[in-house]
Amino acid sequence: MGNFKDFTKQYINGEWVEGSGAKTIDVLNPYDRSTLYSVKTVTKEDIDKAMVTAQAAQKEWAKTTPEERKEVLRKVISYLKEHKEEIIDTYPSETGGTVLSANIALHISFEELEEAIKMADEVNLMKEVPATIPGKENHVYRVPIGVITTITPFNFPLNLGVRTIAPAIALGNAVVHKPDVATGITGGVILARAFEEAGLPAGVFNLLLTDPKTDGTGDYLLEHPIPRFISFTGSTAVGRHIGAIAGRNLKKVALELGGNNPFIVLSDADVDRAVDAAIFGKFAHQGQICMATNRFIVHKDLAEEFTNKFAERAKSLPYGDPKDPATVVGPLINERQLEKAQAVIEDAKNSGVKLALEGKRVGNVLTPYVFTDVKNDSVLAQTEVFSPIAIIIPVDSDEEAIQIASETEYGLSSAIFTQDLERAEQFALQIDSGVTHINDQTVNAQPDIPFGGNKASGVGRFGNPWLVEEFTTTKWVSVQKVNRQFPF
Ligand SMILES: NC(=O)C1=CN([C@@H]2O[C@H](COP(=O)(O)OP(=O)(O)OC[C@H]3O[C@@H](n4cnc5c(N)ncnc54)[C@H](O)[C@@H]3O)[C@@H](O)[C@H]2O)C=CC1
Ligand SMILES: CCCCCC(=O)O
Repeated sequence: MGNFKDFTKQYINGEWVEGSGAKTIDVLNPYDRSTLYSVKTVTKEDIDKAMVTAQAAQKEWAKTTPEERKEVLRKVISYLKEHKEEIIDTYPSETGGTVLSANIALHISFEELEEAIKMADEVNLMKEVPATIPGKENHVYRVPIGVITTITPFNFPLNLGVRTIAPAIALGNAVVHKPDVATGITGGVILARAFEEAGLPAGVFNLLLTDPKTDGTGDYLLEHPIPRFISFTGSTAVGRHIGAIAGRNLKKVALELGGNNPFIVLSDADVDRAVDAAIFGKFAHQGQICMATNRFIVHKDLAEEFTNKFAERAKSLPYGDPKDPATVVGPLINERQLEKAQAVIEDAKNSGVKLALEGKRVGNVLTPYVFTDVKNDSVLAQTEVFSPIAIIIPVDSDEEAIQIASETEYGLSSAIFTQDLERAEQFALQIDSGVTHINDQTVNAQPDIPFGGNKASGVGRFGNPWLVEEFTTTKWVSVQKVNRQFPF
């Protein structure tokens, strides 16, 4: 883990300081539950200091040129490249993600940073708009929004942090960032060190390693009056809570929440090609991805072949120590998530749902489970499992497959396998989700494509240029150049 462990503290106003909270959180290695490091949580005063310094620093940061902001982000890229081996070594120990996941996370982070560099040109611009009042000139400015609070989850902490923080800073804002404290290094310390080494002015980026649910600060971070925007990635339950607080405080939000993503295999699909994609879309990062496939909806004519081939492949996936490059299925992040997954399995088995592959718990790893002949209105099919549990739902027709794909409270990602691309595109537009991939699986990310969910999967879109609209605001300045005559 290199020297990142020396920085498992709060980063406020350009200084690494111990939290002044009464609680200490031990961060555990998800695979062997060894203690990696401990973090002293924050107090309301620590949060306040982060917010006040961010507000002051943002006023100066907003005056920088696009080139100055680009230069910092280029140096962040250089830092991550220089420390790639250290990051790859740290990643499995802290997140339980495999070496493959670590490389995917870094690759996506580089793409997000390159895209954020382009966004730096899109702020502090003035557009003249013809006036309807004689003698008036309209100047419309796009300006930074101010201080943005960013909150991210444990599953892909590095790139999920970068995808919101880098654009926010590129666009002249300041950030107070709270990653999941279980992944404090990959979710925040690495990026804070990169910004520090890149010479980002103190206070523009602040890091809070804490857990508001237990540190005694409650909703202080969310209710704080300084931030104008809360960017949240995490569960739908917490997203609803944050949305309510933001609404009451008239703050903008971006809410990237849960999913129940369907992977549809139509009657004319190439089953082998579908199984290849299905295995990745289900078991990447042991299913702990918001975009992971949650339901396989398969035409009945192909269901037996698909299920048998899928189960056979799932059974042979290497599982175990995420530091072993051969490992595909590593541990779940913690005991709570393991117990949630085991409860889903037990409930499904007790309800008589058929198992095509029975997995097992080996230490803190859950090996793949495959349930089949599942009904879409069952508790199992309506649950975001966020673990290596596959749910196969045979259907009588392609039309039924498309219909039930949207019969979930969520609407994030989806996939359709078929030989008829034109028909698939029409079907894709019928699915109530933010994303549909044809002849690919449900997990894809690209920084210049709108990414986000409908319904219980959230509000807003990541990606350039959608994030520019989210992380900036407008100012109308009119100049009356000729005396205006008024009606009274
Ligand atoms: N749509 C997307 O892009 C993604 C969505 N997710 C979703 O996140 C969930 C899994 O992650 P979890 O950690 O269980 O989610 P979670 O919602 O419990 O936690 C996410 C983050 O919110 C913080 N948090 C929780 N309560 C808070 C409060 N009252 N005030 C301030 N911060 C608070 C947590 O500390 C953590 O940093 C799944 O539902 C998954 O689908 C995960 C990754 C990406
Ligand atoms: C491979 C892409 C990972 C994104 C993490 C997520 O959205 O859950």
